[in-house]
Amino acid sequence: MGEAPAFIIDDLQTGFLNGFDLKSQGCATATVIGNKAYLIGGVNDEPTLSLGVHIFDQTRGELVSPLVLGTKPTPCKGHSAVLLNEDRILMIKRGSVPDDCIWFLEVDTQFVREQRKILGTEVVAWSKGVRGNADKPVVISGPSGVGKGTLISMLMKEFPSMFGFSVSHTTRAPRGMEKDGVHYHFTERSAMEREIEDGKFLEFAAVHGNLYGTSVEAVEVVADAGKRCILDIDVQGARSVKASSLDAMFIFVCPPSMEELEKRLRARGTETEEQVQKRLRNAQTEIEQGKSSGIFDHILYNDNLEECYESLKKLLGLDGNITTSPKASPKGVEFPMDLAISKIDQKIIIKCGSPDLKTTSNLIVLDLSSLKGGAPGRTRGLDFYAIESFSNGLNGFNQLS
Ligand SMILES: Nc1nc2c(ncn2[C@@H]2O[C@H](COP(=O)(O)OP(=O)(O)O)[C@@H](O)[C@H]2O)c(=O)[nH]1
Ligand SMILES: Nc1ncnc2c1ncn2[C@@H]1O[C@H](COP(=O)(O)OP(=O)(O)O)[C@@H](O)[C@H]1O
Repeated sequence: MGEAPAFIIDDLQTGFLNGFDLKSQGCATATVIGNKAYLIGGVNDEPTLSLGVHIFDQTRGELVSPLVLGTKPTPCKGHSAVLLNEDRILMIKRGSVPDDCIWFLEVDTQFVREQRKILGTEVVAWSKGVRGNADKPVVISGPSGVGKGTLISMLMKEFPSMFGFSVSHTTRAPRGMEKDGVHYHFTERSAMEREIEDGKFLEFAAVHGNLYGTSVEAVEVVADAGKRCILDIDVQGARSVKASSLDAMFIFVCPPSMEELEKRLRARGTETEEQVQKRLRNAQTEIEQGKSSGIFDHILYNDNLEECYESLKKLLGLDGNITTSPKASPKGVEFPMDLAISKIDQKIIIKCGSPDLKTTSNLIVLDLSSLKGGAPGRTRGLDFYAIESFSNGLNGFNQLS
């Protein structure tokens, strides 16, 4: 809380254009929603400006610093802000690099409202905008020793360019062959708890006495690479993902019998007797929950490994003609410092170059009609089109490559 900087009061007094491409002074923008003005940027540490967020509550005459969740955009030389659906602000970075040009500041989306309730304070959340869509992630659960890791390794080996593994965080110690950052991010409990509080995790759970969790970033980097993400998580984690905004496919792997599960766990030889006992005790409950909770779309029985693997491939649509190259991961657009912006329905028209709209220059159309996802992850489904020259009118759309 604090006193509003002079320019904010000036802007509030002159009135805003209902949130659309609001006045910017220096490199700050202010977007009004109801009785609140959301101020982005304005902290001048030349040559770039950090993108801090403040809220000016007009009714109370107070300036509030909200809790800002999500990965924050890096500082930039300037930006434009456009209000969308009264719940998020589109930010276009000026002078940006192609994959870092569009961001969304969510101010009243479902995620933000939930977090506001949980945290009991004013909350906003950043979400980076990216082009294109990712295939549905695949969540694989099942008791310890059932063969999840084996099945996932087979899939990644046969289709290396198609699938990517979500590398979880865990507080358990690494096993002999496990590498940090590849099998897990091995971490201290206090560090992981801090990151959970900072909203960096999609889900987390205590399993067999240790903390495990999927960071938002672990899933997003796989999708950014144009690959389908595979998550190996327990039933509690699967339940949390099911309740989240992540649209995923859920598969539960069952052992043929408890005796066989015990045999596999012991044959693996990675746990102490005490740990094996704990995993076996938990297995019964996990199997019951896996079969009856309504979380899972498919149940696989891992009796014969090859047969189970074939069934898994079938579920993933990998039993026909398959193209194994990853989807191109489309880049954004590089915006210059000079921009003029207007909005028509779900399209943002961005004029790059001279601010004088009568001259010939490049127009870019940012189509927002197919947005998906959002905080705490990326906002996907952005589409850009270029119009070569303003003199061509709006008929000459060329899709950017
Ligand atoms: N909720 C959740 N569970 C996880 C995560 N990563 C791994 N697990 C689960 O934690 C349990 C123990 O995993 P691990 O220690 O590797 O032992 P393993 O299952 O015997 O190979 C398994 O049920 C995993 O599916 C995660 O990020 N979140
Ligand atoms: N269908 C199967 N038949 C026999 N052994 C199996 C089968 N599937 C996996 N295994 C073995 O069982 C052990 C546990 O498998 P793993 O993939 O580590 O399980 P999880 O990741 O579910 O804990 C490993 O030694 C693995 O080689």
